[in-house]
Amino acid sequence: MRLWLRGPVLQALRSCRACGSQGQLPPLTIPQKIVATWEAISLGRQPVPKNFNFAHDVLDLWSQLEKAGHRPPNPAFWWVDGRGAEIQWSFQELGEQSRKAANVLGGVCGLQPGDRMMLVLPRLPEWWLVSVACMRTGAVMIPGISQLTEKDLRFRLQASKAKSIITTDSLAPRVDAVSADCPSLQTKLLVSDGSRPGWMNFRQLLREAATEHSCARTQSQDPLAIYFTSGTTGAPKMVEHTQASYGLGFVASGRRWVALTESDIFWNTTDTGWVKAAWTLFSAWPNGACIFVHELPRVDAKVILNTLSRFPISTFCCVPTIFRLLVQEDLTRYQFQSLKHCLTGGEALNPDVRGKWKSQTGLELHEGYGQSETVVICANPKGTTIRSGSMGKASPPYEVQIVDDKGHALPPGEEGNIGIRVRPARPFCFFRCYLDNPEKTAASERGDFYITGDRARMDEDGYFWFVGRNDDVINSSGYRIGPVEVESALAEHPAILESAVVSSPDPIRGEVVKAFIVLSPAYALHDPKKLTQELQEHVKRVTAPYKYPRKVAFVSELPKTASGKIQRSKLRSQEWGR
Ligand SMILES: Nc1ncnc2c1ncn2[C@@H]1O[C@H](COP(=O)(O)OP(=O)(O)OP(=O)(O)O)[C@@H](O)[C@H]1O
Repeated sequence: MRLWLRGPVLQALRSCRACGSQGQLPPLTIPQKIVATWEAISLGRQPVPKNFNFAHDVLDLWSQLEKAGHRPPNPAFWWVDGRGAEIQWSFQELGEQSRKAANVLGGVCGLQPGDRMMLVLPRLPEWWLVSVACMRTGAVMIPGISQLTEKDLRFRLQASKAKSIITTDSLAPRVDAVSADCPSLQTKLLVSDGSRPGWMNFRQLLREAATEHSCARTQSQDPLAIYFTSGTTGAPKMVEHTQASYGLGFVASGRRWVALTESDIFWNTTDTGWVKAAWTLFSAWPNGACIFVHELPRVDAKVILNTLSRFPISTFCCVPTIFRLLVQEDLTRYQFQSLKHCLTGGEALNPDVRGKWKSQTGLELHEGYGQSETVVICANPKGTTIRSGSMGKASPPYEVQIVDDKGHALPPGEEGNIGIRVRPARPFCFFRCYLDNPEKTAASERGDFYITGDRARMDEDGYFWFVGRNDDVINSSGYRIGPVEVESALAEHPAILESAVVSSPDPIRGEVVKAFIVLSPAYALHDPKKLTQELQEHVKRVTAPYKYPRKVAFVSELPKTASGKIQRSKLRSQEWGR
């Protein structure tokens, strides 16, 4: 076998020659040795190499390992549309296809290293191809969600100065409507079986593209991706990640929290425009695991459960909102033969949902916490003790503390800001900055800590307990109330399908707790007045009485982001008439 190895991986293999001969433990396989090296870098135990390119240093290496028979025969990528169409790529096929895609980006699109490309696609295989193609050309990818409006697109294209965009028929008219206002935008690629004036057909170009491509020799600090925050508190900010921050930053959590190896098949239902799609890519592929994707145009509990039964998915992740839907189903009717590890994150997991999932499937739900600016901040890795309601412990190499508004660490048990130590050394697996916004970048730090904008408590044993986003915490008659505690208390009542708790104006108390509630079908016809009282009494019983919702509204649905997170800010604005 001829492996093209360089830098730390080569060194690791040399130094590991002795590992096998030391006795007690079975010798590591070649892939295990390589992944162990990336993991050590990811944990901050080894320096980040000067040059790093995920496509070249990770994917092409797996291609060679696969070719040499060092990987089970499961695919690297497996896509289904739920109507019978399927695509499977090995690492070698992914390599070939993505090199062709890179020739399209570098050829007709003229993208050079550092140029930016907006990538707004539903869950189509092209999203993964073009992501890798961006890495190969050194272009910076800017993923976005398909629900972007003309205004959103104009803002994002102007702010990022993207030179190219790739999207589908449904978004193309909106791009056309704003193109004239976006002078940096030079080329438009359409993923479609049809054509559209002013657009190049990506599928056709891909078919005709050459398979030879020389990968850009990027440095670890070069930009890899830009994510726009959702902009709940002002205009969206551009979060820039580097080749290494994402490319190497998820190896350890991918191994420990997501618990992936080269024989696993990992399905995360996330939207491609959300950071969690990148988290999945950068957790799975370094660990040699397969990324499974269902096109899933709509969230449908039965489709998800059938997919989990039909395909040999070993590892499953979705947001708590979706788990809330899944546990409403009779899970005993399904047999998840290959499923062995389940994860969630993105918003708080109510203990009740975790309990229901576990009792019906026998599988634990491992919650993690992080944001666009970071990799995994806190997690419940596989094999560790879970404390229900806690999002786990700090995920290395981050040092996570609860800090006050000046950045001073607070003792266990006290509520404060979730902070990540960035001084004296800023972890490499961290966003580089808010692009073109040095004030915001500076304002995100207090003392030696980066302030996440979220509030929590840490217990004596280092477990973190989420209270709420800074803006979501309710201040009623001097009591600070985290929405999650109230929502979790409500979730224990059988009437509740889901709820969102926000502050609402009150002439005496200033603000009070208001719960917006979606009822389970069995309670839809109950008398609302009686049910309100029953739910209020229930909350008083299961949590501190001052937290009970003084106002209750029954609604048919809650406002959510494309990724399925509850938008409490929308309900709060509605309450306060802002
Ligand atoms: N396990 C969790 N428990 C509670 N909240 C979580 C969890 N995981 C993530 N979050 C919330 O999601 C936020 C990160 O969200 P992300 O950066 O993905 O995009 P966003 O929701 O659009 O954020 P923004 O509004 O800042 O743009 C965290 O700051 C936190 O508020």
